Amino acid sequence: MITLNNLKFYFPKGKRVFDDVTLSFVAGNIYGLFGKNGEGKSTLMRIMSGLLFPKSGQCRVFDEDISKRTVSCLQNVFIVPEEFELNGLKITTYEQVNSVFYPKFSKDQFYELIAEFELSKDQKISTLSFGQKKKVLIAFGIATNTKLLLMDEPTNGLDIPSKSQFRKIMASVADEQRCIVISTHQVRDLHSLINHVVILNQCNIAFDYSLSKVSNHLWFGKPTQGPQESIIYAEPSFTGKSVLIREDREESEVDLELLFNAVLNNSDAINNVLKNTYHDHAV
Ligand SMILES: Nc1ncnc2c1ncn2[C@@H]1O[C@H](COP(=O)(O)OP(=O)(O)OP(=O)(O)O)[C@@H](O)[C@H]1O
Repeated sequence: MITLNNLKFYFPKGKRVFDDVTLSFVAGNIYGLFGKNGEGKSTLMRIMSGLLFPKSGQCRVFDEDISKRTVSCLQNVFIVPEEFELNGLKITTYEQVNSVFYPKFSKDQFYELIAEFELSKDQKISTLSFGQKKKVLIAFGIATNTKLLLMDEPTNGLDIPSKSQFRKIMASVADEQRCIVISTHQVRDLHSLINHVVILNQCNIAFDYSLSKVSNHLWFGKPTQGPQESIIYAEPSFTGKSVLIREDREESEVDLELLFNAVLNNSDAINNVLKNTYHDHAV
């Protein structure tokens, strides 16, 4: 488990990024981390991977304070950053040089993923496109088999077929021992992959619920019947797409984009519905 306790963070001379954030991430889940530009998604991931230190509060990763940067803690964390520089090494050399830091690294898994991404292990990384370099990092990150895998905008730069390939691969590597946190603006890229949503807004956590809880208690679509008061948020467009309290309606697919807009528009309304639910429908 990863716990952030009363975390405060700001950059020198910068505005506050986190104001007393308390949050936990549990192994066995794939989290979608959402927020508008500049809300702190990358900063949070960098704190969780020990690259930035909180001004106060703590981030504990599997019971160790990550800011102490102990070997035992760091070898269990890998971050695929949004921006990166990879050297001019061949893919094989990159793997040999970097895999030694991760005791559970699987060479076979790495090269299977490299082949699946249609890359050749003898290619020099400097000759690859941005999207191909990203694939090398994604493959490496998965193959580290760290207990915590953080991915900051991993689908940025991937072409359309590679995005669905990414979803398929991530779904196949998720397991009970591993906690995966993925940030993106392209919420559709995480469709049917994540099972928990965290939304950052105004230096704090605006939303933190499992998708099963969301679909048990909220309904997404165009309402045709039922009392208007069950509408929590309606898209201000001709589509009529809305978020409603589910009540007796059939379960609907969670529309992540609509959920995100609804939370930014009125997080209290949504949180009040979810917070006050004790009994979940059978799933
Ligand atoms: N090195 C830095 N020095 C000062 N301020 C910074 C630095 N890096 C980020 N910031 C500021 O911290 C805040 C959070 O930035 P961060 O990159 O974490 O946001 P983000 O949610 O990942 O944004 P985006 O969606 O645009 O990638 C922003 O206001 C940003 O301007």
